Amino acid sequence: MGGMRGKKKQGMPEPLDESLVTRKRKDYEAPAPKEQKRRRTDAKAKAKAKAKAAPVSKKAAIANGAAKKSAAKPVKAAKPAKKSAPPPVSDDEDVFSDASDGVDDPDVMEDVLGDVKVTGLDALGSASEDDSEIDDDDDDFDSDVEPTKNAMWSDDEDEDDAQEQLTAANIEGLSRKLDMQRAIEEAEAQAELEEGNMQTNIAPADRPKVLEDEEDEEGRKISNLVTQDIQLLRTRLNDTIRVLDDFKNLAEPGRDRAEYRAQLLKDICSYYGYSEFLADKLLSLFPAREAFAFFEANETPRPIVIRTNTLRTHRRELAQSLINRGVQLEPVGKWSKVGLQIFDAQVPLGATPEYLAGHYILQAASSFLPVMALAPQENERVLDMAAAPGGKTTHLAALMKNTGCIFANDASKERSKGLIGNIHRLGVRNSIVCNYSALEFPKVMGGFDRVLLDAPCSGTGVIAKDASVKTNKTEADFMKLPHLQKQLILAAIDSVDHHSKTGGYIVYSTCSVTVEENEQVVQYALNKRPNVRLVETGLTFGKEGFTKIGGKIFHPSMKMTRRYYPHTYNVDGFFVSKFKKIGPTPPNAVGANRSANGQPSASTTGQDEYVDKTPILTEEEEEEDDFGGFDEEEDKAYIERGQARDARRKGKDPKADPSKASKESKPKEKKGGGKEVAGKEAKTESKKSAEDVVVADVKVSKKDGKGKKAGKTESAVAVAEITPVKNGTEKKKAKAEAVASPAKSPKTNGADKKVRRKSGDKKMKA
Ligand SMILES: C[S@@+](CC[C@H](N)C(=O)[O-])C[C@H]1O[C@@H](n2cnc3c(N)ncnc32)[C@H](O)[C@@H]1O
Repeated sequence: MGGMRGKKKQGMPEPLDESLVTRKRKDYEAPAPKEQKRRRTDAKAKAKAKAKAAPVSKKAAIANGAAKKSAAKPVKAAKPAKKSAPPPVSDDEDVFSDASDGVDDPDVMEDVLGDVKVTGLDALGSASEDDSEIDDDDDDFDSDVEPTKNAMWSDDEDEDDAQEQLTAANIEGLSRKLDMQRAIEEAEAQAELEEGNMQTNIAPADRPKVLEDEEDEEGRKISNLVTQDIQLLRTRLNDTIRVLDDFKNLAEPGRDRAEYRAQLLKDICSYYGYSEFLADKLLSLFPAREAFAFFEANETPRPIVIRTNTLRTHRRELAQSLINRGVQLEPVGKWSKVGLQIFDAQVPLGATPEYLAGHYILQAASSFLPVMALAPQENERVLDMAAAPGGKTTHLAALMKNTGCIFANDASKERSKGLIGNIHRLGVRNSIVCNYSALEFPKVMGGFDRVLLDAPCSGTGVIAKDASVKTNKTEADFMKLPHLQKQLILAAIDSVDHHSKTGGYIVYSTCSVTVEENEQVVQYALNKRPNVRLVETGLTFGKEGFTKIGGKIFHPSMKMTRRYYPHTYNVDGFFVSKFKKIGPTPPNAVGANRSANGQPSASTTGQDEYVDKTPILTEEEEEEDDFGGFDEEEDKAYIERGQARDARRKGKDPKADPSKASKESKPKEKKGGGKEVAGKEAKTESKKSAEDVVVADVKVSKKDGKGKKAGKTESAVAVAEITPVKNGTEKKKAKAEAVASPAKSPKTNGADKKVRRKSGDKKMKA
């Protein structure tokens, strides 16, 4: 792959700085037309000459993003002493031979190579770390600090060991990198100093003239000159931003802000190639200068990052193996214990023995974040609603140490193949892949401890990967997508068990930065589901979600959501929010795709409702489970019969326990007064047995089933929970009858839900 890209460290909360917006576009430089411009260009040129004198290419400088702040900081050069040791030849293959499931997915390979076309739907994501991975100490997280070797490996690794493990090859690479960075930083700092000096003394005559006097067809007095001279365009962009920054002093008399903004919008569209619609939407998110930085950052690729698969290896070992193959890398930042940022590689990262053996996955750094926020615990039941190609599913599995059970769902059969491939390659054993529209949850299954909804989105956070987003997203997309996202988020909430002892959380994330797909969706969920509230994501960096923007006001707790931008953290644009479910979903709440009375809900008729009309539950209703509820009474009888049979199998007399014996022989009174179970008792013992075991299993796994042993029988258990139900038509019928007669059956809601849950297993794939 070669080519050092994205050398700037990821995830660091770096303040917006001038260098980001004055940075020159890489492939051109022409004299600016004005006196002042010439002076500025001169200053830059000088700096550039300096930088050239150092062993640095301009391209590298741009890729690096050159944090000027760190220029003043001492850069710790690599130890020259270790330089000469030849890199060990790759004889590691043996190490991996036992682990290789060898499933290699072409989609994933594409992603790996970093130049992949990633659609808005595909933020190859994943990877998270457990709670402990989240570094509580904000101060520690400083991307401006040049990483020293001491800081290279985080807490889970022995730092001394790690230093020793660093091969000379990597040290050389890092050393070169540090030299280059220092040169770039010095040059840019100097340029900036000169430019700053120049700008402090602006005479009225220096007010940039960026607007025309004639009106365009829309009555705006902006320049319609579609210049072919890209440098001219850039100069005007810079000037317009300067004016907007200091409007009082720099605006031409009689001009208003809106005119300058319109000019800026037009120039952004011409310069970066966006549709006016999208550019306007994105421009509205930031002050002008920051918007410029955002658009600029979308022109350079983000660093290549891999996530160590801790189910197969440790990060230090993986790093060593890759270093031995000539890969230059570094930990992605203190915020992650599993990420490695790749600076240079002589081998295709999607085809190394380590890759094939599932020791890592190529994954954008920001894709770690939703999983870290969800923080799944061992032995939990987790739903990944939109899982393909599985970056986040496999990360979830790693955090759960292959225990518990993950239902990895995706609506796309085609993309699910990649998901299955990754699950195999990375050695995930606690996951079941399903192929539903997530809107069908929780009908398919509910009662999860945690749900991740990494929603399909417009991909405005990953424009650097997929430039087609600049022009192919229309107004209709920004109506359809949020509509789908709103339905999905309700389904996610309704699929969670608010009684979960360890969880009860939902994470909603997108790789988009628009308000429509993020805060508005979250607000919709808050409005429609009074039984959830936003909680802290636990992520140590990220900008707060908007509580107010463009005339829209959101709940103050929206501050707890997190936004990530390419220009602030050098990661893909992302949004992460975390909810805690605190009570059952009201029985008559508008569902994800239906209203309480079964009619299409307002949301499916295209009419968004922001007002929550759902009543608060009474205490009695609170006792009802929201979904996936269990009929305690009925299940108790099944369990007891199962236990009695079990006792008989072991040669014990169940009647020795009179309570069990009597209950077993007694037909169960159905809540609605019927005797469905009694009728069923006429069926064969074997059939009953299968059903009973299933019900008992479900019961146990929901209430007590968190203690299953790591990585042993989780998948099998999960399948057993759902598969035999296919045969339980009688039972379903009985329950359906109970549902159909609500008057007779005060707890029909739970029964209904249970039936719905059980009926939805047909698409499950182990
Ligand atoms: C952003 S991608 C998910 C990336 C994935 N979480 C990962 O980390 O690898 C969104 C996914 O949503 C899926 N999708 C779209 N509509 C869906 C729906 N109604 N139900 C379930 N999945 C859906 C798409 O097929 C796509 O794979």
